[in-house]
Amino acid sequence: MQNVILKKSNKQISGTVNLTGSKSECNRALVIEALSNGKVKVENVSDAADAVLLAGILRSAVGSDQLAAVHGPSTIDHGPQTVDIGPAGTAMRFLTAYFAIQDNEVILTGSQRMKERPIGILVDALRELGAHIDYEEKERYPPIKLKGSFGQQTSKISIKGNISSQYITALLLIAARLPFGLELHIEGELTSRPYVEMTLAMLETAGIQHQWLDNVISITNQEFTTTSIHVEPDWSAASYWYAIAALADQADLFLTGLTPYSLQGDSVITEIMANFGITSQFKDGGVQLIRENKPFSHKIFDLKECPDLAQTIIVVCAALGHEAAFTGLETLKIKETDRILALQTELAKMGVKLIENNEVYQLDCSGKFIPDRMFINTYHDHRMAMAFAPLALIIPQLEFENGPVVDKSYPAFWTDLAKLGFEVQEVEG
Ligand SMILES: O=C(O)C1=C[C@@H](OP(=O)(O)O)[C@@H](O)[C@H](O)C1
Ligand SMILES: C=C(OP(=O)(O)O)C(=O)O
Repeated sequence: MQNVILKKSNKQISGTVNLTGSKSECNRALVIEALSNGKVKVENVSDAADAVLLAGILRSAVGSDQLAAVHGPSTIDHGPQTVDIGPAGTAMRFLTAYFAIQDNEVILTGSQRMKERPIGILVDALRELGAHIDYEEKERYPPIKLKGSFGQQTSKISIKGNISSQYITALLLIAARLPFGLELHIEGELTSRPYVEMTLAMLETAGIQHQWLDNVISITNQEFTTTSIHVEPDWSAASYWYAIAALADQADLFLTGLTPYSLQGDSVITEIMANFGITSQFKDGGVQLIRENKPFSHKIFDLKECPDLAQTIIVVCAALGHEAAFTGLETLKIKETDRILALQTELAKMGVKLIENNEVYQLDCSGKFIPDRMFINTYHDHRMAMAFAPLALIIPQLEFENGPVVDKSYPAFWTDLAKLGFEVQEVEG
């Protein structure tokens, strides 16, 4: 395994970054493409390993030569059909719904961590709709066997909204393909709401209409229209450049392809980072980040709608000694790792605490110190590596466990850092 040593000899950053396509948008576009019988095409397929893997699996499943030409290699083993989705949580959830309505039998499995990420809520919903699904190992967790022969039993189902919006998106993506459509009642609070809005907006681009009244989303059985879906650059990936700008003394960064009209909820990073003195100027072809010396102005961040930004923002606050509080972090415990525990463990290496009290997480920087070197464990979580990388602007030497972990969503992360003046060295781990 390769580790990465990261250094930055000064605190200035300037240059242009071309970010890859959004993992979230691309995953949705690929499922829509696969369900559309060749009518919908995806443009600007993301380089994110999770999206490349999903593209390969769907290409094999659909068996379309056209898709084969566009996307990466197949990962389906054509004996007993076992599909290994590795660490890709969104893809796991989307494929569960996708395969639930196909005729063939498929075993869907993933990495060790994937086997600890719950799927029971989605399986319950799909079973109620008429799917035949078994658990292969532990009840309510992958791997699962999808046995085909879907026969719709009902169109009205209820689903808990506060565990993962990915279950809801998975159901919405297949809704128009269900003979009687779908009337989805969301119980309780809806977490990660912008991701559901993104799903509905992308379905609309593909010709699928919906109705969303109070907590009920309805989609009738409908045909996709012939169209293409263009995947925007990834705003979650952009957040690491905002963090770098926030920790620099001088920053002049241009991120290409981003617009203020994104489907991605993580574009809220522009507003959040305004609290740290980073101004976003949208121009033709991208966004310019400018560092202004303004006092820090925010004390509580609610991140329920943008959970993937949590690590970025918490690490920036810790680095700057801002004792902010954070809410809406409940879902972080079931992501690539328990991100709360991972943050607490790694921030402790610079004397910073993240303390929970009644679902409010408070940073305590009273014991903060700047070590000469810091080793960052990454827990198979791309965002642990990328969120801690900006610390190279204040800590002389960082070493990251498992550099390629970033491939999951942003494979060019280390090379982009090198292009913009960071010293990046691969070493044996
Ligand atoms: O639908 C999506 O593309 C995603 C939804 C979010 O998950 P939750 O809904 O589980 O919070 C987010 O964390 C994940 O990275 C991508
Ligand atoms: C949570 C994430 O991904 P997934 O759930 O798709 O594994 C993420 O990218 O931060």
